[in-house]
Amino acid sequence: MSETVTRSQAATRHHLTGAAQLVDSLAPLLRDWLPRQRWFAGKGRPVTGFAPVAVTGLRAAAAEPGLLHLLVDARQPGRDTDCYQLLLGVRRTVPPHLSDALLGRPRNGPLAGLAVYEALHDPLLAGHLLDLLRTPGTQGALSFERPPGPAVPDGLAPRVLDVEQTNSSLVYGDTYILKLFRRVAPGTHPELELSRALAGVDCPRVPTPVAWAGAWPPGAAEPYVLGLLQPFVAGATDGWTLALRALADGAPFTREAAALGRATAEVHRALARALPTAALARPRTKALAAAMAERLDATARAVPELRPYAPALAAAYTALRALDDTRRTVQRVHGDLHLGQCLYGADRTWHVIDFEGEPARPLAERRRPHPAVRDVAGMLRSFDYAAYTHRAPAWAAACREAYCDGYAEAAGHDPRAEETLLRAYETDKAVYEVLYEARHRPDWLPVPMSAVRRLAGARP
Ligand SMILES: Nc1ncnc2c1ncn2[C@@H]1O[C@H](COP(=O)(O)OP(=O)(O)O)[C@@H](O)[C@H]1O
Ligand SMILES: O=P(O)(O)O[C@H]1O[C@H](CO)[C@@H](O[C@H]2O[C@H](CO)[C@@H](O)[C@H](O)[C@H]2O)[C@H](O)[C@H]1O
Repeated sequence: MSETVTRSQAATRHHLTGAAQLVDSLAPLLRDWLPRQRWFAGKGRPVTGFAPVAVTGLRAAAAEPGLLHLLVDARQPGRDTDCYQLLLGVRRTVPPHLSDALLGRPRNGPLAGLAVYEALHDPLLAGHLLDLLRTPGTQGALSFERPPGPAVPDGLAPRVLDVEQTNSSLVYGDTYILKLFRRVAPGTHPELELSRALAGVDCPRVPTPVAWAGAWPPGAAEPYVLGLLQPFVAGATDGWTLALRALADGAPFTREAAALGRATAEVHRALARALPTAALARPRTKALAAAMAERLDATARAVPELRPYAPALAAAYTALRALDDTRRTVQRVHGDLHLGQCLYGADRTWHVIDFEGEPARPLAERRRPHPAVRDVAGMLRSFDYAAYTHRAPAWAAACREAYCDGYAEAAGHDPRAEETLLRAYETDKAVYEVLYEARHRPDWLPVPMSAVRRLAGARP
């Protein structure tokens, strides 16, 4: 037994030494390329070092192209280390259609002189990834899993989804979509957890995963979820695009908003069937209010524009702290519901996607139960966002009412009746958005700031 342990420890050490050399040789390329990616979470600070978490050759370099899977820690001053998932192609020469995907050629190490590029843009390697997902198995620290069900066909043409996203997605033949998480951490991932749980209670609003990938690197206390494959909603347009189109045409959006309210309520009912719920008693409201107040303080420290409004915003959390109503419940929720997460399909119904929660928060925090009204607040904020672009507050107000009407019809209770909760969650969401925009899209900061002024009772 002890010999086995010693041998496996030696093998792990050997593997990590090789992995460290490889990552060291890639570091100059990554230092330049990583911060330019949309999904890079540590914008504005330099990357000072990389360390391997797991390195897996998914296809030998000699196979031309080779496919390398990396989980790599990126160190940045003043920020906890983030682990990123990278898929790198390796070729002697890069064909013209992949030239934009090139990271560069390492000067030394095992890949010295070879071209290293973002593998997702290479149809051959994207096809290889689908093959791995189609057949359950393991490779190094990585595992590929499938629930029982019909086989996923092979040979589906891949394309990288060209949208602003937190992660990266590949569409296969307009039949499936593979979402690869970029910033990863060990632990249960809410998106896989919730979409699988919903599959068990028959909720056609949410696509059911047909395969997923994970990793259990040596030394990790828990496995990492790396990505999931799910059916592609055919002919879909997202709610954000539809809302902006309606605004540009001077058209109302209340019918769509009401249908979205009904869809949200259906998803909430299904989540409450699938996973435990609990009473919203005093200790919980106090804890929720305390967490919101803490987020407000942290955001006010990071974003000076928010500071003058912080005391008035905090009043919403004081009211929440005093709430004690055991008739109300907490349950698992979407956690980052907005118009962009709702797809209106060719089947003329709304589908809800992206159950990963607010990507900046730790996994455990994203999995906490909340009153369902939290998602309602997220969507109400989204109507405000859309209307801001067209200076159309009346349009937003009409959508917000229609959405709540639709929700009330399908849920059997009106979210507007939960005034204290709704106000606290809308405030918390606006505060989250202030930080999100300040970090990712500073030009958009005025959008949540206008809500902050309204919620703080100041003149707009
Ligand atoms: N099941 C699906 N069917 C069709 N399109 C999808 C599906 N899932 C995601 N998409 C598209 O991919 C985009 C990004 O997906 P999302 O899960 O929101 O990723 P991220 O969390 O990285 O923002 C969506 O805005 C949508 O356009
Ligand atoms: O990338 P995700 O979709 O997981 O969510 C993050 O990015 C969103 C922006 O892309 C951000 O949403 C905010 O902007 C939207 C308009 O672009 C608006 O509809 C939302 O209401 C607003 O919150 C989201 O907060 C963030 O987590």
